[in-house]
Amino acid sequence: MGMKAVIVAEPPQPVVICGPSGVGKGTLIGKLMKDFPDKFGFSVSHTTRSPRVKEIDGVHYHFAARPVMAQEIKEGKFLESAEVHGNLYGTSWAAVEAVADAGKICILDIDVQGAQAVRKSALKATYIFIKPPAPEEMELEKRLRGRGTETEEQIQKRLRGATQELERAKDSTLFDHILVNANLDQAYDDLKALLGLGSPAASAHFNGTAKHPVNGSKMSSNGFSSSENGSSPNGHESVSDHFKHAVGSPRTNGLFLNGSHQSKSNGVMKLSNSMSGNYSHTLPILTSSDLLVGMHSATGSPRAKGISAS
Ligand SMILES: Nc1ncnc2c1ncn2[C@@H]1O[C@H](COP(=O)(O)OP(=O)(O)OP(=O)(O)O)[C@@H](O)[C@H]1O
Ligand SMILES: Nc1nc2c(ncn2[C@@H]2O[C@H](COP(=O)(O)O)[C@@H](O)[C@H]2O)c(=O)[nH]1
Repeated sequence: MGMKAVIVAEPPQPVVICGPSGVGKGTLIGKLMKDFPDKFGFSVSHTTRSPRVKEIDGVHYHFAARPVMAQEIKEGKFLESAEVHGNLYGTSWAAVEAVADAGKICILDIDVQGAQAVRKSALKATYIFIKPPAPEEMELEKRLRGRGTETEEQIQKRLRGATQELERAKDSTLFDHILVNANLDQAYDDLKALLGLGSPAASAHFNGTAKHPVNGSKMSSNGFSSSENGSSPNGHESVSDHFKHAVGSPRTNGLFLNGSHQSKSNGVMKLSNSMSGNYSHTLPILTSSDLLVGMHSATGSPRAKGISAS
């Protein structure tokens, strides 16, 4: 009898959520985490900025001293890192692996520089840019002031950064989807639709059986213009396309890298003889350091517990 590899259901790949400061990324992600705690896991970033009043170390961020984080970046513990609004921010390999190991879809809330770096990395992901409604800068300013977490100087810095981010996001090769957060409930519904949650049409979309993104939502694929008028885009690559199975050489436990996915059991990957049910091949598991030159497998970070809606 011939050998047959066991088909293992693969978790959908990570979702990178970007957008200018104050657009509502954290609010939308918080809602997603609250409503779907078993489905999504938040990638807890590191940052050198000070914690806000309700922020908890290890839950919202890993708050780090700059010299320590800079050293860890040099050591290759980060998938990406960037200077944002005067502070260091970064996604550790450990943060993403923790979510993948828990069998959840990893959500990354990172800036455009981070998204560009992840695009260039071995991690395969889906990229969503959240945009404010027009007039964009005025709306962001209103929201940032309303949030009340930044000083006047910091608000001005973030608004300058926002203008740059909105410009950079026009690079249509970077984002798979653009979503306008005008009305929060509508934007949340749109986000859920993009992620294949909710209506049967959306599920079909998620499963790759629908040809186009869900109708009626204010989102677009790979472009700004169609997101402005709220029309539904047609014919573009959708999240479901990105969530299709990946094959190829494995990198690390449960993580999708470009052209790879791996599941691990006791340190060996198993192929099964379909007739006997016995495992007849065992392959050693390769880690990030095995396959990514200059990258080291990061350890020791606490597991993401999701974030609470703020
Ligand atoms: N659709 C909306 N309409 C009005 N206010 C909103 C909307 N969405 C979010 N907000 C509010 O805007 C403020 C900023 O939201 P949030 O903190 O989620 O932004 P963010 O994109 O995560 O910002 P940052 O990148 O600075 O962390 C919050 O006070 C939030 O309640
Ligand atoms: N490149 C990265 N950007 C990150 C990361 N974590 C958060 N961010 C972005 O920073 C700004 C500011 O965030 P705030 O919490 O201080 O308001 C925002 O755009 C985030 O998306 C990261 O790990 N890498």
